[in-house]
Amino acid sequence: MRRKLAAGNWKMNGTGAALSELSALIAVHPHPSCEMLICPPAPLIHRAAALVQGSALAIGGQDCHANETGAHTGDVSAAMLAEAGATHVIVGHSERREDHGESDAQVCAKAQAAIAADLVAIICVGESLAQREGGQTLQVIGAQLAGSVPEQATGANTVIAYEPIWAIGTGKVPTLAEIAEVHDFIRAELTARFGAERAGAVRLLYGGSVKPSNAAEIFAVSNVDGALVGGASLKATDFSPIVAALNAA
Ligand SMILES: O=C[C@H](O)COP(=O)(O)O
Repeated sequence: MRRKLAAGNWKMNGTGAALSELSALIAVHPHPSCEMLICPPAPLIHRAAALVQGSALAIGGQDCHANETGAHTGDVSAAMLAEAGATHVIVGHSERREDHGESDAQVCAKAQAAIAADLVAIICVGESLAQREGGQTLQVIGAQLAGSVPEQATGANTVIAYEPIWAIGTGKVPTLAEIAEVHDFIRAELTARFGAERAGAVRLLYGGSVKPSNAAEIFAVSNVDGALVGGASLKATDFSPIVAALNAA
């Protein structure tokens, strides 16, 4: 049985004052039936992890370098995130793939580094609007999965997040049938590669304009094990009903 995961990605938002949102979240959901995760900007991870210690809320990073150490100005290693208190890290988010030209191979190397540092790698995949309109969605997702998911992936160390790029921060959401089609496809691809038991343990998150108003219907979709939420994770008052919907799913 896969444990559901409500994950929030603050992206480049939030200063120390925003940490009060974590306290509010813990207060509303002291013992959720799903896992709760917030990925704040890197400078806040240590403080955030100290604040949530002993609670049901976990803290993650938004990216890591593939190497353990070295001359990589501005980058952060997976081990550094873990030492700061992170338990998860997002890799291959479309904003990283686009802003930093990250390839599937680089995303795969980052996921391997995360797993080696005992972090759960949340590997993002997703098609652009042009790719969807061109009927290439499953082909694109299949190639991203093949290139970005490392051989050692298991349900314990890897989560896959499906985020259609055109749905991120736009208020546009695929139909439930479209979400189901991609999530079922991802499950099938993982099953073909890793076998049913191993693939069946990997959680699949949907991301892209998840809000309190649409969370429940998305969580009822086949093979949706939770969400990776951007904008609506910044405020506890928005993220909390999403957690509640997942708890109830
Ligand atoms: O990582 C989160 C996603 O990019 C979704 O962002 P959004 O919920 O603001 O659309």
